[in-house]
Amino acid sequence: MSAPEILVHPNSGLLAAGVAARLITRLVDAQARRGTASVVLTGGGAGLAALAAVADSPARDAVDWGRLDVWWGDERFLPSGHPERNETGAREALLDRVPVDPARVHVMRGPDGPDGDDADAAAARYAAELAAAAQGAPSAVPAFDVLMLGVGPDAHIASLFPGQPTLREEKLTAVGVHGSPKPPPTRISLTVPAIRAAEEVWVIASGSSKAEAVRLGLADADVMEAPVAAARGLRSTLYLLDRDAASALPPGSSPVSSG
Ligand SMILES: O=C(O)[C@H](O)[C@@H](O)[C@H](O)[C@H](O)COP(=O)(O)O
Repeated sequence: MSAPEILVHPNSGLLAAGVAARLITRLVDAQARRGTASVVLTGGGAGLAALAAVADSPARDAVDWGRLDVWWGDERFLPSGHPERNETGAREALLDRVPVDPARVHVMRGPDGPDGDDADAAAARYAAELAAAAQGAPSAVPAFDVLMLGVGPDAHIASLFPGQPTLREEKLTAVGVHGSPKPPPTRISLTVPAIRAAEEVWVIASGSSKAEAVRLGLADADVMEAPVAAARGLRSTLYLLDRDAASALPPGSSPVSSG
C-alpha cells in the first residue's frame, strides 16, 4: 500500500481544475499504455466539481472517451434519473457532455432495476459485473486506474460510515448499505478491499468542515472511527485538498502546495 501524498490548492475552484487536469493526464497515459482506462467516480460536491472541470477543459478531447470504463464507488439507492443519485450528478457534470460508450458506464442499479427494492441483490449484481471485468484478478475487481473519493465531515468515504459493519467486509466487493446516517438511508457501496485494489486512490476534499476527517485519514486513525483511513491505493494515494480542508494536517505532514 502506498503512503499518502498531500497536494494543497489555494481554493475549491483551483482544486477542481487541478483534479481535472490530473485526471485527464492519467486517463490519457493509461490509454497510451493499454488502449483503455478506468475510473471510479464519487458523489459529493468536490468530486462533481472536478468532473465539471474536466468537461470544461479543452484538454478533455485528448481522452478517448469511448475507451473508458466508468464505475462508481457508491450510489444512493434511488431510481434512475433521480436528482439525488450520484449517477445523475456525474451525467450532468461530465458523462452527458463527452462521447462515452454507454456499455462501459457501469451504474449501480436502483429500486427501478432488475432487483427491485433489494439493495443487497443490486450490490451483488454490481459485484458480479466487477468480477466479470476483473479478468481473473484475485481482488475480483478491475485494476482501476483512478478511484476518486469524497470524504464526509464524519470521515466516511463512498457509503462506508463510521461504526458500520460494512467496514469489516473482507470478501464482498460491493455491499448494500442500510441505515446510512447521511440520507438517503439505503445505498450501495464498494467495500474497503475493492477500494484498496485500485492503482491510484484520490481523496478529494474542500472546506474546513473536512479538515478533521483529513487529519484522521492521514494519521492512520482506526478505520471503524474514520473510514477515510482505509483509503489507500496500490501504487499511489493522493489527498487533493483546498487550503481549508488542509488546515489541520497532522504534525510531520509534507504537503505540496500549488498556486
Ligand atoms: O453519496 C455520497 O454522499 C457520496 O459519495 C459521499 O461519500 C460524498 O462523497 C461525501 O459525503 C462528500 O460529499 P460532499 O463533497 O458533498 O461533502
